[in-house]
Amino acid sequence: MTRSAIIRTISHPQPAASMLARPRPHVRTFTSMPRFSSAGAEVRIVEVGARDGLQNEKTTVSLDTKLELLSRLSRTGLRHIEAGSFVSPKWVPQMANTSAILSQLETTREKDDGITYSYLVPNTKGLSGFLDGKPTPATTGNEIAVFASASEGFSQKNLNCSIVDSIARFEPVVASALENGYQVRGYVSMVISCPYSGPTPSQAVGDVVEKLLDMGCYEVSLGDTNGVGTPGTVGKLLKHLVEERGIPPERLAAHFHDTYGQAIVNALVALEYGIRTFDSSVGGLGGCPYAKGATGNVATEDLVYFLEGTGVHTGVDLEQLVGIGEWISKTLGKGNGSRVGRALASKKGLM
Ligand SMILES: CC(C)(COP(=O)([O-])OP(=O)([O-])OC[C@H]1O[C@@H](n2cnc3c(N)ncnc32)[C@H](O)[C@@H]1OP(=O)([O-])[O-])[C@@H](O)C(=O)NCCC(=O)NCCSC(=O)C[C@@](C)(O)CC(=O)[O-]
Repeated sequence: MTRSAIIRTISHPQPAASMLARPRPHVRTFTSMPRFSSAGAEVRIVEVGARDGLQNEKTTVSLDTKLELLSRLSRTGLRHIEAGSFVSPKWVPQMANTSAILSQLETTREKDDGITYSYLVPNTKGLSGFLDGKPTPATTGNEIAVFASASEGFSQKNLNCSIVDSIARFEPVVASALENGYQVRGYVSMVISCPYSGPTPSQAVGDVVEKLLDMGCYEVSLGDTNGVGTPGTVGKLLKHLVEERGIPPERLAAHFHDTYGQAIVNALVALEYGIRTFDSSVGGLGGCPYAKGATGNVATEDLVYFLEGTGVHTGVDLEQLVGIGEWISKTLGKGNGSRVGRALASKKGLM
């Protein structure tokens, strides 16, 4: 071979004839995925920073800081904000002041502000705590969320009971909340894989999603709690739920943690499957006390930047979010977990 032929071969390597002829089953195509058109698409963002984001903080976050965070978030255009959890303070001490948060928000929020504040409730005791605060019902106002797991291992760690027992526990909670005029959201955790039980079969996720919807949850949020999902595994799950089981995508939400940096690309897959509700936390705050190593939710700043850049309307003011992400990260003494937040803050000289 001449010298120039060798150089040509190195810079433009030619595939061996045998490789061209051979089918390549390992090369996946996404042609079977429904096509997403961004034209006129709108999404709803559920901001979970004040709950999922703070529940795992090692040092106590003061009531004032939480209220300031919620107040700032309420002025960004976000319409759905998780404010706390009525769970056992022995299990999750960081959420111990949720009653005070509810009562403060009820006193200070503007009437008809169009914001729904949501609270996690694991059992009837938690529901009593929520109802004692006499929260304003209605479609916007206040609501609760019950949270189950698709994996037995995580159910035991997180709720101290089996999946079946947790569902039985939620039934009276959901029925009573609905009777009292409050909507109920559902969560399913570990939808891709669980550190205690291994990979989660899509069937197991579908079974729990259907139980929660049948019970009366208006939507179920799919939690990739430890952020291990990829477009391949998330796509497989959504294909099962939406195409094979026929669960309407409007009844599903995507709750992606960003541990492996896959959350945004997974959100694109969810959009392709018709999902229009996404959970996220400002500054990428968060982690789950019972999912070791899991980092925060996808940052709201990253999600808004991605969605708006894709032509999807969020109604959320990115600039304000960036300021909040910087403020809360500094207040908690940690780095800002949002790439978009860091980039825009340094451009504006906020860092
Ligand atoms: C479910 C329980 C309560 C069972 O906990 P248990 O210990 O099995 O329950 P218990 O009934 O034996 O009660 C134990 C003690 O807790 C009290 N208690 C009992 N219930 C409540 C309540 N609601 N509020 C306040 N206190 C409560 C109860 O009164 C008792 O107090 P004691 O008599 O010993 O003084 C416990 O396991 C618990 O609180 N777990 C919550 C765990 C949690 O909050 N995890 C994080 C949220 S889930 C998550 O982050 C995932 C998600 C949603 O973001 C989606 C995703 O990413 O996948």
